[in-house]
Amino acid sequence: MKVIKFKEEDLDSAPTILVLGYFDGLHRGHQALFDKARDLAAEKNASISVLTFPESPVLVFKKFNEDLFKHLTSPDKRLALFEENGVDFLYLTDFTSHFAKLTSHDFIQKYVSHLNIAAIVVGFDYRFGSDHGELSQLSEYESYQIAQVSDAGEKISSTRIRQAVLDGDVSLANRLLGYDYEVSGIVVHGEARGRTIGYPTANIESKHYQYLPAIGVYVVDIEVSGVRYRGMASIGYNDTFGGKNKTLEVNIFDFHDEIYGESVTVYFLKLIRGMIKFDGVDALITQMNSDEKLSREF
Ligand SMILES: Cc1cc2nc3c(=O)[nH]c(=O)nc-3n(C[C@H](O)[C@H](O)[C@H](O)COP(=O)(O)O)c2cc1C
Ligand SMILES: Nc1ncnc2c1ncn2[C@@H]1O[C@H](COP(=O)(O)OP(=O)(O)OP(=O)(O)O)[C@@H](O)[C@H]1O
Repeated sequence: MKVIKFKEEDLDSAPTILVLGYFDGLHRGHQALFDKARDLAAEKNASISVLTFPESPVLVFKKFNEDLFKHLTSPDKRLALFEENGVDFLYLTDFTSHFAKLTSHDFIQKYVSHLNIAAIVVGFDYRFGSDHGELSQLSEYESYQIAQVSDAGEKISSTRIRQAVLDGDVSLANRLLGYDYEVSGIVVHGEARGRTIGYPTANIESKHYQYLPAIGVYVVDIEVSGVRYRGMASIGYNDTFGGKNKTLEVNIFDFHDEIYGESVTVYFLKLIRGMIKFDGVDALITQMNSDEKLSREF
C-alpha cells in the first residue's frame, strides 16, 4: 500500500475504486465497505483507494482537549488495517477550517475528479461537504452505498466501540471491531514492587494517544518481539500501595526476560474485575492467584 499526501501531481492515474470515510478502528461496519470495494476492484480490474484524514475532523469543530487526539488504533495499526482490507493507495489530506468550508460540489472538483474513478463506495449514512451532500449527488460516478452493519440491533460505529473500551467492556469492543482491541507502548520502569510479591509486571507507556480501557484487571495477550504470550493486566493506581499515577502493567505468564525499552502490544481479551484496595499484600496475592487461574483458562 502506498501512503500519499493528496496532491494533484502525486495521484495514481489508473482506474480505482474510491472508498470514503474517516475509519477510526476499521470495524466490521467499515470492513463491509472494503468487501464491496474488493469485489468491484476484481470485476473492473481497478485498484482500491481511500481518501481520508490523519486526525479526527472533530478537532476543527470543538474546543481542544487531549481526547480529540485519541484513536482506537496506533498509527501503524491503522495503516496495517487499511492494507489488510486491500487498500492500494491511501491518500491523506488534513482536515482544516478551509477543508471544512468546501461544499460537496467543491470536494468533488478539488479531490474526487482528479482520480480515475471506476466506482465510489461509502456507507449508508455518509454525508460530505459543508452542505452535507449525499452520494446520489455524485450521479456522474458509479457509486455504491453499503447498508448498515448492526450488532444487537444497533449500528456498529467508532463512537460505540470507544464507549465500550472506556467502560472496560473489551469483549463488546472486540466483537464490534472484528479483532482484539490493542494498545501498543514501550516497557518502562515502575516501582519494582511486583517482583517482590511474586508477580513482576511490565509497565507500559503508550505514546500514541490511544484509548485505555477502564480501570480494572483484564485477561490479555501481549506481543513481545513478535511472540504472543498470555498474561493479566492491571489498569489503575495500585490503590493498595497508595499509587499516584495511573499505570498499565502486565504480568506475562511463563516469561522471565528483561524487556525495558521494548515496544510491545497488549491485546485486551476480557475484563476480570475492578481494582480493589486491599488491607495488605497477602490479600492482593491471593486475589492475583485466582486472576491468574482465570486468565490461563480463558
Ligand atoms: C493482574 C493484576 C491485578 C492487580 N490487582 C490489583 C488490585 O486489585 N489492587 C491493587 O492495589 N493493585 C493491583 N495490582 C497492581 C499491583 O499493585 C502492582 O502490580 C504492584 O504494586 C507492582 O507495581 P510495580 O510494577 O510498579 O512494581 C494488580 C496487578 C496485576 C498484574
Ligand atoms: N455500521 C456501518 N455499516 C455500514 N457502513 C458504515 C457503518 N459504520 C460506518 N459506515 C460507513 O463507513 C464510512 C466511514 O464512517 P465513519 O468514519 O464516520 O465511521 P463511524 O463508525 O460511523 O464513526 P462515528 O462513530 O465517529 O460516527 C462512511 O462511509 C460510513 O457511512
